[in-house]
Amino acid sequence: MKQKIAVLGAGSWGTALALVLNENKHDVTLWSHHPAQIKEINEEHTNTHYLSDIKLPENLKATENLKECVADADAVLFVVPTKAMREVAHKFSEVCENKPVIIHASKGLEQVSHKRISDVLKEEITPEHRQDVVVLSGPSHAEEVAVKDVTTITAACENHSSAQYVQELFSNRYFRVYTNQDVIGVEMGAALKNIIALGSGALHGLGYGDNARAAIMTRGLAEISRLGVAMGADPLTFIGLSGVGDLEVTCNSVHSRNWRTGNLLGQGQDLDTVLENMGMIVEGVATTKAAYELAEERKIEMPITEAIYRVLYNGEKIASVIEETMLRDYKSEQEF
Ligand SMILES: NC(=O)c1ccc[n+]([C@@H]2O[C@H](COP(=O)([O-])OP(=O)(O)OC[C@H]3O[C@@H](n4cnc5c(N)ncnc54)[C@H](O)[C@@H]3O)[C@@H](O)[C@H]2O)c1
Ligand SMILES: O=P(O)(O)OC[C@H](O)CO
Repeated sequence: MKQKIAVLGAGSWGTALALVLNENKHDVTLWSHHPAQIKEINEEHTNTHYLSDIKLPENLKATENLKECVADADAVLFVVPTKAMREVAHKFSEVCENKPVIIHASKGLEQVSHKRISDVLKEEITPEHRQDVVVLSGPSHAEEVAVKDVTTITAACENHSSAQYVQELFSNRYFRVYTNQDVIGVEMGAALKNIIALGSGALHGLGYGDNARAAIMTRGLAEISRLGVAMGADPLTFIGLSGVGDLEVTCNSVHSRNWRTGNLLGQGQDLDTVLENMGMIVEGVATTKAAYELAEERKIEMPITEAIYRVLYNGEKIASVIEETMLRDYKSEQEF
């Protein structure tokens, strides 16, 4: 059934997901806080900075008016960077006059509080302004979804019927959505894989080969699972789409902003310059800090996250951090 859907965030991923929803014949409106971008979407039918070479359908509209965008919406999709999530959710709760299903497709942990995004949304949007919160996450580069490459992804919610609602909204011949009830595992896998992608890119930038990439991905997955399980996740989630699937797509692709950032750091560029030139969100940088602090707090061993934290936040040299990580106390692979 045709649904009215507001997409809050008109960056790469918001626009690509709006295209999927538009393809599925839903009534979709993008919300952005950039007037020039709104004009470009509405008049030129492009969003060049975020999705170059993509022609948008003429019926895909953008607006700066949040109240108008969410009025009568059946579902509202939040897809702004994690650092903007609380602010946008708060703005939404001030103008919302109905009770839509809330979906989010962002990947990160809130700074300082270390909260998952669905918890931030639940705190800011009281139950009289929403139905369930559903997480949409998995191996999915916006650039590939926008050209209708085959993609699989997960809709996670404790309430299976809300996950099924989101599955039906998005699924089509090139975009296949699975359901999952492990919200913690899906959100933790999504947030933490960006840290490992930074590391995978850095190894590539330094000239390391396939063995090193396999090492960081495999041992990265071990520490993602360790922290995830300590937070209450089902360990099996990490061998699914939001675990190994998203790790693979982010650690091996030039589309990944996290991988590209790591690669340039490995080549010797400084972080501020890399982030400025990227012009899009690189979630792994902030997530590294949140995950490092969370692991310290909970006494979870995360040597790769710690190594990347020391490079990003203490200015240590990548090569010496790698050597130290390799030479730390030997252990069994079966230790969890
Ligand atoms: N790009 C992808 O392929 C992809 C895929 C899956 C998930 N994600 C996740 O989706 C989230 C968004 O990523 P993206 O790629 O669309 O980022 P992006 O940098 O391409 O776009 C972010 C958008 O959010 C807007 N924004 C930023 N702060 C805002 C604020 N305070 N209020 C309103 N709008 C604000 C920006 O103007 C921009 O339009 C991230 O958490 C990312 O990890 C991205
Ligand atoms: O470009 P990245 O590194 O933010 O990764 C995009 C998606 O999360 C891949 O699934």
